[in-house]
Amino acid sequence: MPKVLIADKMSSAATQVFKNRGVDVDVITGLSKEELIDIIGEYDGLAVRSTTRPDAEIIKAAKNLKVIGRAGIGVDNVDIKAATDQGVVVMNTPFGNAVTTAEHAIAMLFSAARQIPSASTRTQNGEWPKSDFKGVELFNKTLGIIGCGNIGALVAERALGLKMKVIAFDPYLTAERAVKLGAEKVELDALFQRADAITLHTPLVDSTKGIVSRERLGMTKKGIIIVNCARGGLVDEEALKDALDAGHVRAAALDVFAVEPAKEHPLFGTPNFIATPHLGASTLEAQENVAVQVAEQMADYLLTGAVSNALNTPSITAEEAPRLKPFVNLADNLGAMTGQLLHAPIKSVEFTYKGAVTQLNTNPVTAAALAGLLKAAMPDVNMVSAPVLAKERGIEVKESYVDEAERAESLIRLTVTTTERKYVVVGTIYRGEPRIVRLFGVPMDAAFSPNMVYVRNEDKPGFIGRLGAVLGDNKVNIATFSLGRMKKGDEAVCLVSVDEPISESVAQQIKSLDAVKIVDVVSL
Ligand SMILES: NC(=O)C1=CN([C@@H]2O[C@H](COP(=O)(O)OP(=O)(O)OC[C@H]3O[C@@H](n4cnc5c(N)ncnc54)[C@H](O)[C@@H]3O)[C@@H](O)[C@H]2O)C=CC1
Ligand SMILES: O=C(O)C(=O)COP(=O)(O)O
Repeated sequence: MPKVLIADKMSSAATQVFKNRGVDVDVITGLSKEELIDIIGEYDGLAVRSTTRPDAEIIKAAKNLKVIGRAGIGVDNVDIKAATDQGVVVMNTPFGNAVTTAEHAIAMLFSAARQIPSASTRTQNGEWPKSDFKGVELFNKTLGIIGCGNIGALVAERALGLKMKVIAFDPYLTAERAVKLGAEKVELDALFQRADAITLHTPLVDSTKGIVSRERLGMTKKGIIIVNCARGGLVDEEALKDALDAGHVRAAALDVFAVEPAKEHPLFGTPNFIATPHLGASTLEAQENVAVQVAEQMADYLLTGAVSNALNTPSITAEEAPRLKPFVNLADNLGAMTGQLLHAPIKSVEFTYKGAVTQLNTNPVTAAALAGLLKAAMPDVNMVSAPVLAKERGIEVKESYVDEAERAESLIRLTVTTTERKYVVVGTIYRGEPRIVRLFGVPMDAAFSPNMVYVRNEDKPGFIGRLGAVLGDNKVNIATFSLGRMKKGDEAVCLVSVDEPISESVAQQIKSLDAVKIVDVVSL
């Protein structure tokens, strides 16, 4: 039974889902990094929010970990590269808390416009400070939205409902989508110049770090309101403090901070400054949504191999997962065998799918074949990391499809081009088992086995006997022997499955036989 650790405070609905699905679950929150490192080795899954930060060290210690589930949107607390390198799938719940966070942004906007938190505190202190507060209306004002994805779009809808004008900056927002949202798409500087209030809804990446900079704050109208419910680090906090102190910024409301938890901060106590402790996603509804969703997704992956909302690997539906399994297995074997038969760096790989397999989602099959192929040179590669590593190394990867008839026999053809030559290998599934049907252009019919030796030789009488004798003399038992050639007297290939690994000395003895051209030992 797979075992999952819930390491951050999460709705108990997550625990219930895991239990109902037959996944063993521990809930241990508030662990230090060292404590997490000590226990993470026992778990197949780790469920977190934003407090736990699974970094490279934690992931390295997580020897059995297969999936990290983020009950929420932002995954900047997870070292995705370290997870990818180790084959750990990272998934989030991209929609479950979006409405709640948009509502928090609107709440912050109103709070800032009317200074509700400080008015409340002072009223309850017995001051009745009626004459100290004069807010501004949001009606007819221009709201500048930076980042118009899920949450930004929900904020736009709500702001339009408040009869605000909405302008948006997002490099990936199309003009059509902006029109549909009722927002005007503008450039970043124009947004800073025209807005009466600015709200941020981007991830924290290089292009957004410090996007509310001192210089851009200087472009804004006097009396601007700044709201950030996205990520700390988007706003230059020092510049914001100066602009608030100078009375240029009317009010600012931050839910997120560059360093969290923010227990002390230069902005704290600044007049017209409002802070909430990263509460954007904290409603009953959102927490129930993300907890159920993350637990379902993690259980699906651990129990069936289905992948949804993963950030580092292609999606596989629950219905596809069992149908894909034999092809993933075939692809892995084909790739791993071929990778051990190459003698030069790979330039490009083409995966050609034929027959019924073309009806499936071939992305995971390609990823598995690629991982197998790269394993000879990169032993730690896996299905998750293979596409990234291939790209980093400039290996061109192509997929193509032929004879897409559902009833046609499924074949997977790998065409690998190295700096020296081109290799073609074809495999199929026969009675549920993966088989090789063509090896470097030569037709054959062979099963995969953990220990194999590949020999290419001149097609001469007596060769097979001599090869058998070398193996026999070295007490290597032959399991199966597959032969093939293009035509009589041409080059022949044989793929021999043996019961024990072939040592270097046996490989050398085979190499020294008359007529042998190439000998490669393959282990799967
Ligand atoms: N305070 C909280 O508790 C919560 C915060 N969040 C945060 O809110 C943020 C937005 O979440 P979603 O809307 O779901 O993400 P999303 O991915 O749907 O939208 C982000 C948008 O930012 C845009 N973007 C990327 N680079 C940009 C740039 N340089 N300038 C302008 N726009 C840029 C993207 O094109 C995209 O449309 C994330 O950082 C997420 O972590 C999400 C939920 C709760
Ligand atoms: O979903 C997100 O991106 C959030 O920032 C919510 O964070 P949390 O789960 O409340 O720690």
